[in-house]
Amino acid sequence: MASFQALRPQYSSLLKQFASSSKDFAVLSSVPERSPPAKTLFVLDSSFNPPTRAHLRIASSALQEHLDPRSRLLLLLATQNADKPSKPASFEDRLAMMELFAHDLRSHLATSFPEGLRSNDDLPAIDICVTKKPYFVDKATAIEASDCYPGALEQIHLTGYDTLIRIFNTKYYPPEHTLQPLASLFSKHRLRVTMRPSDEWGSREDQEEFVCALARGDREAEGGPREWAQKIQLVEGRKPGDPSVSSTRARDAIHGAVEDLEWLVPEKVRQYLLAEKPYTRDSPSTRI
Ligand SMILES: Nc1ncnc2c1ncn2[C@@H]1O[C@H](COP(=O)(O)OP(=O)(O)OP(=O)(O)O)[C@@H](O)[C@H]1O
Ligand SMILES: NC(=O)c1ccc[n+]([C@@H]2O[C@H](COP(=O)(O)O)[C@@H](O)[C@H]2O)c1
Repeated sequence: MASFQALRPQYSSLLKQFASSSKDFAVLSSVPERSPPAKTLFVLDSSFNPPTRAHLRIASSALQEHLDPRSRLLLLLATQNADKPSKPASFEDRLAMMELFAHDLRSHLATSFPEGLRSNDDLPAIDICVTKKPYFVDKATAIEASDCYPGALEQIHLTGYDTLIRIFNTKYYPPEHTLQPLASLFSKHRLRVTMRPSDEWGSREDQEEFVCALARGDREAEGGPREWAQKIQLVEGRKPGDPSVSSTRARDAIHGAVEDLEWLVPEKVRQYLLAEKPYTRDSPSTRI
């Protein structure tokens, strides 16, 4: 692994190449560099601003459920967000933290090897990826259309409940504003959704009801067939009483309670935040 200082210029140059290309999706690096061809693609799309222990839990629980060296995890940074303007840290810092997160995640998975799986070669490989597409349906198409993976592999998109709601919000699909554009996503791919109970997003029961309503056909008038519910797996998030973890909370801790970073972000990401200070640095970053 490159030193912390070397990671930023390395990703800055890769980002510039991507920005000036006509590609909508690219794999910038892989951990490890070489690995066997993939069978299933798990995709964690995020702003990684910064990567947190919630992202670690979302990814590790999915990979542990199907622990298979032919599973591949794509950490996908969207350079355009559907709602939010870009803000610090710079994209190159986030990509550097994504690579460190990949090492943290593989170390975490190695501690939970089942009997018989003993080597790092048995761990899923992780790709550090970028896309210019803000919507999930277009991200999935861009991954399929790239020549980065063999054939059309099934993609399992790992999201939180707040993101599920937004995927099903017709405001994102002009001009008709129906759910029909999602057909290509659900015809080939799946969502694995981590519940995120909160005052804003409702209780666990409210979140389960959202998928039950889809399964009952309540969204068919908007173009969302009931069969899509079978492509959505809802899983438990944090346990009751556990503190809620988010990138916002980690960014706040950097400017105040730095000791909280221990439980908010994985170890190598924490070391990068403390050493490189990506949220206080005042240096130019690559524009996309
Ligand atoms: N604590 C969490 N529980 C469940 N899902 C989460 C959690 N944190 C992040 N996610 C999910 O991970 C994906 C990427 O998250 P994102 O980058 O938006 O993180 P975030 O912590 O919500 O960011 P921010 O605080 O900057 O808004 C989204 O689908 C989001 O729903
Ligand atoms: N309809 C959609 O596909 C849709 C809607 C809102 C956000 N998103 C994406 O979800 C990801 C997470 O978004 P936030 O960083 O706003 O939580 C981003 O890549 C964003 O562009 C997709």
